[in-house]
Amino acid sequence: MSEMDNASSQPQRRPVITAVDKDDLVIPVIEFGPFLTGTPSDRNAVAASVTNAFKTSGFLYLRDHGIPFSTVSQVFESSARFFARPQVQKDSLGWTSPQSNRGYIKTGQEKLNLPTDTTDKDTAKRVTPDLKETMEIGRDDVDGLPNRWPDNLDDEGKEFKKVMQSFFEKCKALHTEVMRAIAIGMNLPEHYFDNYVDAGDNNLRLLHYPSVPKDTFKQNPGQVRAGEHSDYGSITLLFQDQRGGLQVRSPKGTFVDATPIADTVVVNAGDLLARWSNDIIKSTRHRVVEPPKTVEAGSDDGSDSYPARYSIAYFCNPNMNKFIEALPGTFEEELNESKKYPGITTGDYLVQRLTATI
Ligand SMILES: O=C(O)CCC(=O)C(=O)O
Ligand SMILES: [Fe+2]
Repeated sequence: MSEMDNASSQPQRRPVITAVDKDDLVIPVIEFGPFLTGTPSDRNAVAASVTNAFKTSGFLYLRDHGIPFSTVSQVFESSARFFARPQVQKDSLGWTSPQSNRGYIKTGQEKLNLPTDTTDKDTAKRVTPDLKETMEIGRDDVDGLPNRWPDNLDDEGKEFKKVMQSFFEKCKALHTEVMRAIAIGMNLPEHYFDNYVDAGDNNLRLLHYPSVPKDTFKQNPGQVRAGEHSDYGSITLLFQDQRGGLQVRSPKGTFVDATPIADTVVVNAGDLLARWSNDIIKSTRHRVVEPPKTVEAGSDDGSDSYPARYSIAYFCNPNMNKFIEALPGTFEEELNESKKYPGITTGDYLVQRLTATI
């Protein structure tokens, strides 16, 4: 990590630490506390740094983000216990449709960078499936779209539901705050996005990348843990363990390690936010590959397998029924063609995107 003083070029920004600085990809670590509890001038400074990161790399790490470390640890533990359940139990809670997007997805069911040709989809899933299983949790009060809770299985299932419901709300609140920072940074009223995101139409995805023989990657150079993709919604809050393997695409086209930093959350912009900002904000492609060859990551310890990796992605979206079109200030008012995309509702956009990967 290196110190980078942005103050000389942008007087309103604070000094920031960089998590990643390689091949023209710069990802800062930003202290979010001063935005949550600081003075108006603190808030403006943080908002400027956050928005600058979204406009350049599309990625940032937030520290002091208001979700306690103990809460995040509890969610990781609950997630690991869930994935350790017998396969039949997990299968009984299976994901059913893009409209619902709730439930368990087993290894091989989703491949994030599928070819668009449908005949190739199944072959690609069979040959190099994403080596992961996930549990998708949505807003808990939508008629006809129930979450697939394991609460009828046992007490641990009941506990899982409580832990995840509470975490869902904390992440929802952080989404609102980050959108306020973006509003300020884009010269919009601070609360501009509040009623675009208040429904909490978000998706909490628990991810488990099982332990895998190192040979799997040697034998098949195309093998990854999660294929290259961009996220779909407004922003993603990504909590990762210390295993490593997350990589972000640089402007040079290389993939650069986004090394885990304890007690931070990686935040990246999704495609719908990029579209909403008329491409001023970047939605950057990323993937998960075999862990980097460092002793700290526990991957070069002489064993034949890489350890399991767990992560938690909270995909934030505007409310499903909101119509998303270029934000004020991102296009020339008199020139309709300077809007790059037609408007679309969040719901239509997401169902389109999910249908393409499953
Ligand atoms: O597991 C990770 O670190 C990243 C997962 C991810 O990018 C996704 O599910 O969209
Ligand atoms: Fe992603």
